[in-house]
Amino acid sequence: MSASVPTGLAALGICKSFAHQVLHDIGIDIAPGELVALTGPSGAGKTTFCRILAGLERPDAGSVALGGLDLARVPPQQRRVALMFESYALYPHLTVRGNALSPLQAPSGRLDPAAAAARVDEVLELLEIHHLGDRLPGALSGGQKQRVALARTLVQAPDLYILDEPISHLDAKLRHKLRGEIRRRLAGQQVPTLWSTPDGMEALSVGDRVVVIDGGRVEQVGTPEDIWLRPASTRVARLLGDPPMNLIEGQLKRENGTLFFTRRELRLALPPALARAAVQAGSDAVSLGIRPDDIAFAAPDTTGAVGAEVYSNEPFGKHAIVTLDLGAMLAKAKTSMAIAASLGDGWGDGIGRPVGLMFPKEGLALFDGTTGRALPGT
Ligand SMILES: Nc1ncnc2c1ncn2[C@@H]1O[C@H](COP(=O)(O)OP(=O)(O)OP(=O)(O)O)[C@@H](O)[C@H]1O
Repeated sequence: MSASVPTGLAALGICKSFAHQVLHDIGIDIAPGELVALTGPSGAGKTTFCRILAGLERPDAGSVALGGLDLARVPPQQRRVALMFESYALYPHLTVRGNALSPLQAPSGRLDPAAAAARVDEVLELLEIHHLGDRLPGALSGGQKQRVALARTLVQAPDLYILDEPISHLDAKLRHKLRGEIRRRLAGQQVPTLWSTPDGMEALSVGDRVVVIDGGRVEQVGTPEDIWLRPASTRVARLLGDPPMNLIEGQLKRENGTLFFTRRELRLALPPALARAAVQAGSDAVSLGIRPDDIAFAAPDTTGAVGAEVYSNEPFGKHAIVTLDLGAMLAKAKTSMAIAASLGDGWGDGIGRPVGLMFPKEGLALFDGTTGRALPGT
């Protein structure tokens, strides 16, 4: 276990196979009071990792220690881990209140009835399901059931919280509110928390640190800012942002001392720092990453503008997400890219209209065309 967090969670070298290997050497430390968000696409291995921490699956290799204690021989019910199941696993014969009270009536977490009732009231209020206290799970919506499962987890005072997709079935407004409320509640306790979510932006918004996994391997560990500003691979870049970073495959070419990113007629001179890093990395085949909101519109015939056609336009009030067809330019590549920008007055929906795109000089990212890893120094 890591010497830096002797009292938190330390998972080291976790491997697990079912029909095929789903976790490859996963290591995660979480300090007391720290919230680590685990994110990755569906099937990345998040739930399997959560289940291993809780003792519901046995790893093929690796170790899990909590508060300095190796958990290998500690059965799930003695681990002092509060796990919120992705599948909810509510007791169908108990009411909402009964489900939320259940861990406080179990031998491992028993509280006196008045203290237990007060804690359940507080958590049911927080999750806006207090008025449903007498209902059975069968009479609840999916989002309400999810909040009961969350309540049953948050009432506990464990040594580790594991929240597996705790708010994925709630509407956007409630998700936004509860992200803040749950984070605030957990911050008041000196307990490590793992929050698993397939939503990369949710991970950035709740995590003190974020661990991105894909295909059962750790792609990147860092602060939300690190991960947003410097995604370590195209797999991380694709997971973050709505819409995510545009990725264009192309070649690097040097002409008259300047390094250009090229794809057919598209030629972008790379800023010096990016060019230096690209030369050092020695890759010619690369993917260029451009965040949607770094791209600006211009008249189609503007010098230096890249020609495109508006494919679709989704207005969101202050801004719009515009998908552009760069088919003629990029030929066999993905022929559309989404950029977030306002088309301005007088465009209507703009569909089919030609536009010019000004690509930025700053904020570009370069990834190796074969491995998808960010070029070092970019
Ligand atoms: N008990 C099992 N038997 C066989 N394969 C399994 C088992 N549990 C998980 N898997 C497989 O392991 C892989 C990882 O699954 P896991 O549920 O951990 O992913 P996840 O990242 O949590 O996905 P999601 O976001 O969709 O819940 C998947 O390919 C899944 O089919």
